[in-house]
Amino acid sequence: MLSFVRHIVSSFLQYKLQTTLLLAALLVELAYETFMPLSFKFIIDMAIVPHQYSYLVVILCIMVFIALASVIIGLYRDRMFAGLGSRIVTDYYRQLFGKLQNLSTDFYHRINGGDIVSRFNNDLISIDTFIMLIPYALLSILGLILNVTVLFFLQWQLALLAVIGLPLCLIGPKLFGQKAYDASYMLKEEQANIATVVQENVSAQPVIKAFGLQQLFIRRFDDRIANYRTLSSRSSFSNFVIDRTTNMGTMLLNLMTICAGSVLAFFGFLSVGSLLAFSAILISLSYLVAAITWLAPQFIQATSGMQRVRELLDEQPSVADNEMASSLQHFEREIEFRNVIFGYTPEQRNLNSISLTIPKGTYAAFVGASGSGKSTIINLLMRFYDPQQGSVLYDGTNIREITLQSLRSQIGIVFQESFLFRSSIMENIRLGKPEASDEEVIHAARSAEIHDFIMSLPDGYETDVGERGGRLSGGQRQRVAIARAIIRNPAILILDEATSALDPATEAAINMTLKRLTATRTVISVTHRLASAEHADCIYVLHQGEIAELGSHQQLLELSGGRYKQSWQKQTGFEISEDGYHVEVSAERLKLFPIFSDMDDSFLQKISHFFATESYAKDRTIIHEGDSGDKFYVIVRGKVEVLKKDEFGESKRVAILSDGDFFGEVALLHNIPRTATIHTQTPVVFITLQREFFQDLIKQVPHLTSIMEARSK
Ligand SMILES: Nc1ncnc2c1ncn2[C@@H]1O[C@H](COP(=O)(O)OP(=O)(O)OP(=O)(O)O)[C@@H](O)[C@H]1O
Repeated sequence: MLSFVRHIVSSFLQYKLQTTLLLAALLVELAYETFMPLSFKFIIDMAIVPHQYSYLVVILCIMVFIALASVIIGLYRDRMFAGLGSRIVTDYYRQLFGKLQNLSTDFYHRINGGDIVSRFNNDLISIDTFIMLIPYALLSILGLILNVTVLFFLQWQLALLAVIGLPLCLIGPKLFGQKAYDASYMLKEEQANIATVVQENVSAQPVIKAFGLQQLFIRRFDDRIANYRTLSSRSSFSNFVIDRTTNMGTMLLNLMTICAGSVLAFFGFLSVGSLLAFSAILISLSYLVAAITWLAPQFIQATSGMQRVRELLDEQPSVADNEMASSLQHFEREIEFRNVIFGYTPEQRNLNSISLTIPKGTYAAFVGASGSGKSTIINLLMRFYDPQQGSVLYDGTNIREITLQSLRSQIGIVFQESFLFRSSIMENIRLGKPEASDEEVIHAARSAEIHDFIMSLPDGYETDVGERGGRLSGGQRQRVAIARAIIRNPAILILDEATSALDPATEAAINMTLKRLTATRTVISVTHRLASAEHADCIYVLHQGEIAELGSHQQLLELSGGRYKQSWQKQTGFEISEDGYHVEVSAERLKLFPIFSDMDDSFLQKISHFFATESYAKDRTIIHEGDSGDKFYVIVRGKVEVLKKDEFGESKRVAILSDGDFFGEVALLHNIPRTATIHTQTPVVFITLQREFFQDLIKQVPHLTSIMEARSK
C-alpha cells in the first residue's frame, strides 16, 4: 500500500505547479471547514453571552467572507483537479499502451488477451476512480489532524480523551485491511479470467456452434461465476467489516467525550461555547472518519489495481535493442542462419542446428509438415524471438546488433490471415508506410491488383473494411495486405502461407500477382503447398526442426525416396477446374493410396470418375466422431484438424492433415462409426468416394474384395 502511495505521489509531482495550487486550495477549504464548528465558541462566549453586538457582526462577516472564499476557491480547485486528475490517469493509460507495443511476441503467448484488457477495463478504472477522490481523501485526513489540534486548543484533557479513544476507529482498518486488499486482488484476477473466457468464447463461436458445445461452455462459465461470486462476496464483506467497525469506534468515541465534556461544563471547567464547539467538532470528526472509511475500499481496490498495472509496466521485452545496436543499412548481400538452435521454452527444441544462407535477390521457400518449424524460421528472421544458440545474420551482422526498427523497415510480410484494422482501405494500406502519399497508396494497390476493385466501391479508398476486414472477401483482404507490405518497397518480402487460406481460383490469381511482385526482391516463403514453392531458387524441406533436404524443385525430385518427392507425389495428380468446383484425379495418383495400390490402371481409371468434388469453408465440421461412415475423403487442398474425445469427453487434436492426405478409407468397406471428428482449418477442397459406388465397382473384380478385406484387418 505504501508503494501505491509512492507511485501516486510521484505521478502528482510530475505536475509540481498544479499540485502546489491544489494543496493551497485544499488548505483554504480546510480552514473554512474547521472554522465553522469553532465559530460557536466565538459567537456564544464572545458575542451572545457578553451581549457584544459589534463582535457578533464582525464574527458573522468573517464567516461569510471565508464561506465565499471557500466556495470560489473550491470551484477553482474542482476545475483544476479535473484537468490534473485526468492527465495523471491518461498518463497511466498511455504508459500501459506504450508498454504493450514494446513487449515481445513471447509475452503475448504467455499472457491472455482478456487479462491484458482487464488491466485497462478494471484496474486502471479503479485507479482512475481513486485519483478523482484524492482531494476528498486529503481533506478528510488533514481535516482529522486539524480538528484534533483544535480540540486540544479548546480543552486539552477532553481532547486527550478523544485522542486516546481515536484508535478505536482504526481497529477495523488495521485488523481487516490486508484481508480486504488480498480479497480485492484475487477478485481482480478473477475478473481478468472472466474477460479472457468471454473474449475467447466470442472468437470461438463458429467452433462452439459446429461442435454443439454451448451447454458445456455454459456449465464451465457457471463454475467460474460461482468462484467469482465467492471472491466478490469475500471482498465486499471485508470492506463492510472495515466500515462497520470504524463507525462503531466513532460512536463510542463521541459518547465518551460528550459525557465527559458535559460533566466538565456542569462543574464550570468548560464554557458553554467551548462545549458546543467541542461537540460540533466531534460531529464533524465523525463525518471525516466516515469519509475515510468510505474511501478505504476505493483505496484498497486502487492499490490492488495499481499492483496489476505495475506488474505489466515492469515487464521487460525479451527481445530489445542492444545499446550498441546499429542501423541496418540497405540490405545488400545475404541472410544467414549459423548453427541456430531454438526452443519456445527451455524444454522445447523447435529448431535444431539450422545453418543456411539466402543470397539477396533469390527466392527461398520453406516447406514441411505441420509443426516442422517453418513459421519459427520466420519468427527468428523477424527477430520476434532470439535463438538460444547460434546466430541469425544480415549482411554478416548479427541480428542482435541491428536495431529492430531498421531491420523490420527492410521487410514486408504477408501472413496467412492478414489482420486489417477497422478503418478505411486507404489507411490500412498506408500502415505499411505511415508517411506515404495518397499516390503511393494507389500505386501499391495497383501493384497488388486491387485498385480496380477499390474504385468500384461507392466510397473507393475511403471504404471502411469493417472489423478485422470482415467486409472484404479473403482474397481482397490478402491483396490489401500485399499492398500494405509492398508500399514500403521492402528489400525482403516474407510470405507466411500467404495464399493457403484462399479458394483455388483466388489463390491462382494472387499467386500470379505475387510472382510478378517477387521477381525483383529477396523472397522468403513458408508454405505447406509445394506447388507454391516450385519456382523457388532453393527449397528447404524441414522435418522436426531440422533441414532434411534442400535444393531446387528438380534437384529435390531427383532424390529417390526423398521427403520432398513423396510430398510432391502426394500433392500432385489432381486437376482443379478454374472455378475450383471440379477436380479430376489421375489413376496414377489413386494408386498411391494403400487401399487402391493393388488395382490395375484401367480399374482405377473407372474409379476416378466416381469421385465427387466437395468444397468447405474454414471452421466447418465435416465429420462427427460416432457418425456412421459412408465416404472416403482425399484433401486436394487445405488443412483439417483431426479431433478425438478423451475419457472426459473433451475433444483433443490428434493430427493436422493437409493437401494429399486422406481419411475414412474403412468406410469404403464397412459401415462402422467414424473414429474421429474432422474440422476444417482453412477453406478445403476434397474429392470423395461413396461406399455404394465403390462396392458396385468392386463386385466386378471379386479377388480385390478379399485383398481389401485382408488389408483392412
Ligand atoms: N508460441 C509457441 N510456444 C510454444 N511452442 C510453439 C509456439 N509456436 C509454435 N510452437 C511449436 O513449435 C513447433 C514448430 O511450430 P511452427 O509454427 O514453426 O510449425 P509450422 O511448420 O509453421 O507449422 P504449421 O504449418 O502448422 O503452421 C511446433 O511443435 C509448435 O507446436
